[in-house]
Amino acid sequence: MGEPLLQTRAISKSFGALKASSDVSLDLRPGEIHALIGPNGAGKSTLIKQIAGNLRPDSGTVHFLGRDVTALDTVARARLGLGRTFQISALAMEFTVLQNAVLGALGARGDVMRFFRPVMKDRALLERAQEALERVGLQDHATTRTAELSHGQRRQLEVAVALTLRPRAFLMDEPMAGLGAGGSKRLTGFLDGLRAEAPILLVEHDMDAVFALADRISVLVYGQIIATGTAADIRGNAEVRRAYLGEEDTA
Ligand SMILES: Nc1ncnc2c1ncn2[C@@H]1O[C@H](COP(=O)(O)OP(=O)(O)OP(=O)(O)O)[C@@H](O)[C@H]1O
Repeated sequence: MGEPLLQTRAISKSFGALKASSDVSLDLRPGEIHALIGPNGAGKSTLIKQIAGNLRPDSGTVHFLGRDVTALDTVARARLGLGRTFQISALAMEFTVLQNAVLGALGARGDVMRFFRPVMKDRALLERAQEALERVGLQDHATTRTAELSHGQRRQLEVAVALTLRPRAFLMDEPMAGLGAGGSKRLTGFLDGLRAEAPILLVEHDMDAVFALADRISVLVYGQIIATGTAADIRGNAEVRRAYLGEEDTA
């Protein structure tokens, strides 16, 4: 695999006495799905926020496409090509599916202050939005109000919104959450293909999906990465089993 597209170098972040990230260094390489797993409260979301630009590390740096982006905000990082889906939905529920996708595409182009109505007639934006909807299989729901979508379809729409950026790398925070078996299988298939286009840093509690998809897995416990390796490495790692996988494995 080539040079990393995305890297954190010794990131630390404390909330009062709690060290939520402790010297975290990880990277995301072209073509890979790198899963970040760990118990509740281990600091996964805190780490993703620092990579996306919502939260500033106390120390350490974030590099994207060879550039130090630590001082850049979320919008600037997104424009450079850092795509993201959220743990909590960021969709506008009263808007149609197509309108949400267009809003995403608009954010990518940077002129979010334009009036919405003319925007819906902007051919380039519409094409970009429709293309993203087709890729996730929502093209037949373009005129559906987002509130009427099933949970799984909303997850698909979130991925479509991220795709409108034509990202160079993805951050995904629990994309499988709340999906039934069918939905997570479909999304797993989609992410499997997506990695060739843009690598994915994936925070996910669904271990079946993680072990099926991830080229590499990093295990975060109390804000520290205790192991990084292939699925086989992680399954066989005694410290990981003790700290995290133990109960599931002995069941
Ligand atoms: N803004 C904040 N202020 C204070 N403490 C915080 C803040 N954000 C997170 N924390 C604490 O930092 C720790 C790490 O939280 P974080 O949400 O990153 O964990 P997580 O691994 O994503 O958990 P989960 O799997 O439950 O989503 C937790 O103890 C949490 O309570």
